[in-house]
Amino acid sequence: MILNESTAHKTAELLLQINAIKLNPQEPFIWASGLKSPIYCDNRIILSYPPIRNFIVSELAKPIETIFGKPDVIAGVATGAIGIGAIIANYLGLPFVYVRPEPKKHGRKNQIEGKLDPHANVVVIEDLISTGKSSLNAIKALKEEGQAHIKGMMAIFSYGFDEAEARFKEERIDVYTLGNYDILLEEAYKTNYLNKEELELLKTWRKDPANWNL
Ligand SMILES: O=P(O)(O)OC[C@H]1O[C@H](OP(=O)(O)OP(=O)(O)O)[C@H](O)[C@@H]1O
Ligand SMILES: O=C(O)c1cc(=O)[nH]c(=O)[nH]1
Repeated sequence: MILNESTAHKTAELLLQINAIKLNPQEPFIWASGLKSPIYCDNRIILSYPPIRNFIVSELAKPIETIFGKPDVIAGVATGAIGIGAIIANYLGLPFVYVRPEPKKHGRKNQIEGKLDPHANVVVIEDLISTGKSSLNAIKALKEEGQAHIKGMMAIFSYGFDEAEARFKEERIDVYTLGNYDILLEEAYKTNYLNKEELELLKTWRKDPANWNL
């Protein structure tokens, strides 16, 4: 669920402004899930633009306490949400940990990096949700290895796939995002980043990404 409509439009406008939205229907991007996609939203680029980074950080950080209550710890999903998550934790004056996709193979072999006391109340930060598997993998580690209570999750952007929403619902994780796919397309078309043909292609892809371009 988006936090609010006008922030979602502003987020889309900013992502387009910094060229975080990449299109390549001819040579589709391979996503973390293995899905092939004509579009890629690279939220990591936000870190390179201080004013935009500040906007994203404050819009994600400000509602956390109202929505979830005051967390003990902010957790970022590695690697995409380490940077932004740490800045959000700093904004809120809270401790920060990050969660690797799997335990490190050497050293201390941690999956969760940083200090996480058992039974801590944690809000998870994710940069982007496609299938939701990366976020839920991190949440599983926080709950099982970290014995954390997950208060909820905030993300910059979600494609809003039904399968992701169903997964979060099943795990009873409340998720809020700044932006979403429909508003991004609206903004991209309005600002001529997309022409009519590209807009239609992206809408078609979104209906059945697994079978697109086979
Ligand atoms: O919802 P999902 O289908 O799991 O996809 C979203 C994930 O994909 C990206 O991470 P990626 O694995 O590409 O690695 P990175 O964060 O290290 O860049 C992104 O940062 C999310 O964590
Ligand atoms: O699913 C992914 O891997 C993914 C999609 C996307 O648009 N951006 C991103 O960083 N990851």
